[in-house]
Amino acid sequence: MTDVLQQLTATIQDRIDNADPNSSYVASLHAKGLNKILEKVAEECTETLIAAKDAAISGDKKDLIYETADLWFHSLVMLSHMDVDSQSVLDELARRFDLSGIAEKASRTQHGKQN
Ligand SMILES: N=c1c2ncn([C@@H]3O[C@H](COP(=O)(O)OP(=O)(O)OP(=O)(O)O)[C@@H](O)[C@H]3O)c2ncn1[C@@H]1O[C@H](COP(=O)(O)O)[C@@H](O)[C@H]1O
Repeated sequence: MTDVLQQLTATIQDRIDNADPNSSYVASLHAKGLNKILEKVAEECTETLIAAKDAAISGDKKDLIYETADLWFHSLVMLSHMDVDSQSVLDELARRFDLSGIAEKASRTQHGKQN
């Protein structure tokens, strides 16, 4: 699975570095800047939530998969625009493998963080 994320990350970085905004969607988003990219992430997030609600009613999960792909893709564009390697996110998820979410939340509270 991570091969796909790594390959897509490499493609996105290549488009940011080398592509013409007139012929590359990624280059066009990068050229429009962070606000436009964040607008797209928010839009895709909303569409994913609606697809999940619809799937819960209809049982058809096709749109949920499609919208989640859009959300992940635009999140990768955001990370690349911010010079964050998606591998760092995978590393953070891997770091959490042996950590229960409930234990992690308790340790946050212990350290005075309430988020
Ligand atoms: N995975 C994707 C991908 N997923 C979604 N999209 C685009 O994301 C956009 C989604 O926006 P919307 O659905 O909101 O459509 P829209 O209304 O046209 O968008 P706006 O006008 O509102 O910006 C569409 O243009 C999709 O084509 C993607 N565009 C590119 N990729 C990957 O990125 C690579 C590089 O793409 P280019 O930069 O275009 O060469 C491609 O080879 C793919 O692997």
